[in-house]
Amino acid sequence: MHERITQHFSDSIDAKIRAADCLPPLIAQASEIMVQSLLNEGKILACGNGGAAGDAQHFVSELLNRYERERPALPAMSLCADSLTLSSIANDTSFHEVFSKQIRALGQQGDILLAISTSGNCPNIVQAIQAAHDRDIQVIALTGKTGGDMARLLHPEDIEIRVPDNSSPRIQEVHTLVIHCLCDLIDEFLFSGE
Ligand SMILES: O=C(CO)[C@@H](O)[C@H](O)[C@H](O)[C@H](O)COP(=O)(O)O
Ligand SMILES: [Zn+2]
Repeated sequence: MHERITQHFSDSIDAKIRAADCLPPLIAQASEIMVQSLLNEGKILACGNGGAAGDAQHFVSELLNRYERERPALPAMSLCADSLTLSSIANDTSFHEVFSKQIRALGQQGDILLAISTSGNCPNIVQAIQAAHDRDIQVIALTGKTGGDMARLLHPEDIEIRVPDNSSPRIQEVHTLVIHCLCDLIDEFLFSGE
């Protein structure tokens, strides 16, 4: 048991070390795009399934409330948090549309969609990206593995932050770190003088 646990720790550390070699420029670019959107009255919409839904919600709550420092609230919405809306869209139409329908209702040109998936292959995230593109909403995709369908769908102005790993839990552990980097960079850009 002890050996298994130690292995998880060391795999997680390795995943982060590999990610640190390739992801920093992409994370920096993503944070700049988010800051520009926020400065232009845009908002961040975030979605994912399972653990990625938790990551989406985690990021949104850090923008709405705070990350490490006290500062004004920032506009962000999780598309995975409203069980009534999610269940009614899934029940009446299809689970594939649970995010895209919310984006069509709430998304506005200049907003940003943060779409999170370790496989890149969730049909509801794929449809969310299509809905975002229809609304001129830039996409920041947190993925892993091969990037899947999401990677193929992204436009040149979108950003894919793909964790170089094949294990969903290890990818998620890096996604959490990426989210915290984004929070830190956004706060630094917007509030470092305060
Ligand atoms: O947290 C985990 C696995 O670590 C699971 O809940 C996992 O997020 C779910 O199976 C998701 O449905 C997988 O979706 P995705 O990452 O492939 O988009
Ligand atoms: Zn998980």
